[in-house]
Amino acid sequence: MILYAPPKTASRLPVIDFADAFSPDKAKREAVAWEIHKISRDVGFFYLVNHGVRQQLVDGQFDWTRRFFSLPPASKAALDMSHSPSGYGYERMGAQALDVDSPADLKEGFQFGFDIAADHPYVQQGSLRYGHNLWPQDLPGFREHAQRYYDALRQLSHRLLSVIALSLHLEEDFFEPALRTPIATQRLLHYPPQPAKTAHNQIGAGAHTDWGLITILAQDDIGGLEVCNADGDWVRAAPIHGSFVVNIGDLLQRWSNDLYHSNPHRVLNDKPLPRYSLPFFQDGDQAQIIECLPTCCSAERPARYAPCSIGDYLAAKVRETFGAAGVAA
Ligand SMILES: O=C(O)CCC(=O)C(=O)O
Ligand SMILES: [Fe+2]
Repeated sequence: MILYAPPKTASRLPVIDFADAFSPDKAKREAVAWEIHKISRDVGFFYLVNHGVRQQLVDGQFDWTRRFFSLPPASKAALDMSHSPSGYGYERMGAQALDVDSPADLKEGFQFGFDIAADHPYVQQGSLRYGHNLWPQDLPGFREHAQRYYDALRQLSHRLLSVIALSLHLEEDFFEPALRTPIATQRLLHYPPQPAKTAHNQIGAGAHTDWGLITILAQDDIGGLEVCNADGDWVRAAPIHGSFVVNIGDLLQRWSNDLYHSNPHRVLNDKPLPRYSLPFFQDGDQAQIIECLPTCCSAERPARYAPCSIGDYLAAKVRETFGAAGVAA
């Protein structure tokens, strides 16, 4: 359990202008990579602007998200994630405790992933987070929009990881093989206002690190996301219209031999209004082995972790935070 202590107000997260990441000029792409390198070794979180995703698409996804959470409880319950062998679908209020020793999170969610053929071996094996998306039947148009949003975010995650490869002195396409058949999950989250009285240390999302490679988060204008910086101080990630908040996840920290940081964050909605957010998690192919990157280990800095597969790492995290509720037996 990480006890809640209020954030400092003075500091704020850095902003990365991503326009030059799309430049044909490699020197310009390298300049963006260097900024990302510095931040990733420190707080591991940044706002991303000029990222190429149309604002209309993001706004539309928030509209569909509000409509989804306004569905009658029975419609949402019919999509409960326990019905999907992949753990996709509806996450009821209190289903997850992201900070494992704390009370359940005060949020409800909906998650879906990569649209993969039903006869793909990963789906046939019942692998976590492959196939078995559940879609609401009583919201025509929801699925089509969600998939357009997902495609845009997936593309952006590829571009980000190509710049991150550059930032680690790797070929720009280094991560591509790990992204072809990915565990890439879009969550839609709803946080009601924090009640006046809750269980000890119960908030919207308990302090946690993200598990995958990178997370790309759209948040509405309510605020509530708080990030722990390298000094151990909590900093508010106040909403910046038109930006995404991007952060490094555990698997990239591990792959980079702790050079890059996957830092804790949490959510507390202290406004009297509901908060919605849309985190996209790019976690990579379940079969990919995470083993110290060639540019991140040396005689002075030997590999700190035993090799492990992405699939095994994520399955352990799902078990820890959802208990048996996250995946069909
Ligand atoms: O809702 C947010 O702002 C953050 C959510 C989050 O950290 C997560 O789902 O991992
Ligand atoms: Fe998170």
